[in-house]
Amino acid sequence: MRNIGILLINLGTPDAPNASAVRRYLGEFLSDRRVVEIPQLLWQPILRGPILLTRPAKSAKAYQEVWMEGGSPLAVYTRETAIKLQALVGPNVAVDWAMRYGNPSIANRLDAMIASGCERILLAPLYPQYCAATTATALDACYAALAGLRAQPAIRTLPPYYADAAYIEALRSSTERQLAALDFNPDLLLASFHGMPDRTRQLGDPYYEQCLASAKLLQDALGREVRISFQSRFGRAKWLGPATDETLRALPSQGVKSVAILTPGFSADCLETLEEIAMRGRDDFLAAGGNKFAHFSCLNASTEAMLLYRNLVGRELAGWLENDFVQLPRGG
Ligand SMILES: C=CC1=C(C)c2cc3[nH]c(cc4nc(cc5[nH]c(cc1n2)c(C)c5CCC(=O)O)C(CCC(=O)O)=C4C)c(C)c3C=C
Ligand SMILES: [Fe+2]
Ligand SMILES: [Fe+2]
Repeated sequence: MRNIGILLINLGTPDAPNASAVRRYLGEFLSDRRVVEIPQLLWQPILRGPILLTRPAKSAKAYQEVWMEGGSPLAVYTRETAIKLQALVGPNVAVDWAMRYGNPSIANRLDAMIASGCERILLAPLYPQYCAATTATALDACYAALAGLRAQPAIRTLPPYYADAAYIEALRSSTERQLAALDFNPDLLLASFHGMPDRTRQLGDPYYEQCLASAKLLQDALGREVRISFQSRFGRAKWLGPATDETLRALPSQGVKSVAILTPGFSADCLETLEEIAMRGRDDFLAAGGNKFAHFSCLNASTEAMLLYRNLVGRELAGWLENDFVQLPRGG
């Protein structure tokens, strides 16, 4: 029996690229108090009113542009990552995947893992940089699912890996591979991370500093400048800056005529990388006078990514894998 499990967790995505599926998904996502930190009494009327009346149709069109044969890119790549990791860790460890919002749900996959005999589970949110709106809420959902159980499994959680040598090496190798495949050497490498309201940083969220640290380490590993920006602004509050869209529009007038943009905070390509960056970002940059634009794929389930995840889970499972019955020496 396989009594150890690894649950890979990603953000979540609609089940289909249509307005009703997007409305269900956004309703769940944007009702999360870890994501929108406005009192619910004020926020729910805005969400249930203007936002869920207008945004789903617009977003559904964007999802249609990037939808793949196997479904939403985020789900396709997360599933592929789980399948490849299963092959790497071998038959004694069960690997599964779940989404914080939508399907497959965390509660459903944790139930299945426990029912199949897992007594020890590594929860692995696939976010290199810690953010309460992503990492913490994913783990909250796991703990909520476990809260109703009499016999709980032992739990470990994957720490943020923003400065882990294996993560930086995966990014370096993936970036160099994709640079070598271009027919131009970009004037600039721009690392675009998902944005957050600026206020969350003042409240103590370490996300911003961890993004800066990852970009600096990647810059050192590549030996060339990596500039940073933040994308996907939502709502009217001040967000982390500089904004990716404004940066792309400003670069040509600053003499940067060719750019390659990478998205190292996203473990898998998704709407925010494939539509917002690779399509709208390209249009913005070229319309502002840029000549050449490249968007680099996320780590997804690449060879670099699988090396990284094997490394991370190998470390986190230490002591569980080797032997179950270690006798600890008595103190004194
Ligand atoms: C208040 C709003 C949002 C916060 C805060 C936020 C943080 C955050 N999000 C990601 C990763 C992803 N976000 C994605 C989509 C997405 N994000 C928001 C809003 C906030 N995100 C919205 C409304 C959407 C939906 C798309 C749209 O309608 O524009 C995705 C992609 C999902 C997909 O289906 O492909 C990812 C991934 C991070 C890492 C983060 C904080 C650091
Ligand atoms: Fe987001
Ligand atoms: Fe977006």
